[in-house]
Amino acid sequence: MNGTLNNMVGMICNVLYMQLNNCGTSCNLLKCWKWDITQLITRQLQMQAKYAVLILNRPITQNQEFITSLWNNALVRVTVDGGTNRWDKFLKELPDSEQNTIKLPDLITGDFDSISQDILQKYTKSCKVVHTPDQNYTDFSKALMELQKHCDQQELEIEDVVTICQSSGRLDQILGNIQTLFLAKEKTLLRPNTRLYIMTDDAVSWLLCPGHHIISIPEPTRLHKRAWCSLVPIGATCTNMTTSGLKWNLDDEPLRFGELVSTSNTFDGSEKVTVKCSNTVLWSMRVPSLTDAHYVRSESNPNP
Ligand SMILES: Nc1ncnc2c1ncn2[C@@H]1O[C@H](COP(=O)(O)OP(=O)(O)OP(=O)(O)O)[C@@H](O)[C@H]1O
Ligand SMILES: Cc1ncc(C[n+]2csc(CCO)c2C)c(N)n1
Repeated sequence: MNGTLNNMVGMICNVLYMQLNNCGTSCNLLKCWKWDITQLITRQLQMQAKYAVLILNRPITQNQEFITSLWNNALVRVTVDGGTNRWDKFLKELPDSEQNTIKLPDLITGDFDSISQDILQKYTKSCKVVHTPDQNYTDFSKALMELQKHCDQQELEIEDVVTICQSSGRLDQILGNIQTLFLAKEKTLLRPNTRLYIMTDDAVSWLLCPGHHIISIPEPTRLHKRAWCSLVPIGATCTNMTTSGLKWNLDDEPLRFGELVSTSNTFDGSEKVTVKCSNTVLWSMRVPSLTDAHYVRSESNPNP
């Protein structure tokens, strides 16, 4: 009896889920997500987007104009521990005339084992500083918790969180950052519908949960000769994956370390990639315009 009741409740929940999330395409039975990062990488569109930007402790290597525009157009700006030193260095390398057009961080967090005392003092005067000493979570994870608190206090609704963090130096930290992507979902560090991205030099990564995903491929990515993308089953086998829009597609196949992991994949020229997956996987793709010196300018003025 209990089993039947549970099944019925499950069916009703699924129907509600479908109605809430049906994206009007082929995904009638699975939760469907549409991903389009164009707003986040195009200066004019950034002004309409509701996002937060987080700077972690790695060199900031993207195009200066891109980073300053992403920063100034954000609803919330956060630097995390040693990320504050990196931000200060980035600012000092800007032309003098630009330095005072850059907004201050809204929030500085961390256990403060990496930020220099000078920088901490400099920003404490004008920014909200939150010390997060807990040694069971990384400063990135704790920064997301503080970001959500800040948004709740200020009644700010953010749809996307863009984390700037080059993948270099320490493999454990890189894996720790992926763990934070999982924690953000599983422990709801952020609101369930908030999208969380990690932006490395010229690539963007995020988690695809079990379900159906439609990923818009930005034009600079599609047109790039050495475009790449990857689908990596982190932590657990993805027992079934089906894709379209890739050079090497999967057809209801398992992805597992020791068997098949889709690295160095690329696109077939389609505007969208679709992914149907039974388990969470890490999606990454090259976005060459993040480091391209001309992209942001040519976006705002087609005839520079
Ligand atoms: N080598 C690295 N590769 C990738 N991410 C990094 C690396 N170093 C630091 N980070 C990220 O920057 C965040 C802030 O770094 P922080 O300045 O606190 O350095 P840390 O003390 O080594 O990091 P944590 O305190 O989180 O262990 C970290 O939580 C992590 O997410
Ligand atoms: C099982 C286990 N492994 C490692 C750490 C250490 N650690 C993990 S996150 C973090 C914070 C760094 O700012 C530290 C020190 C722990 N606590 N528990």
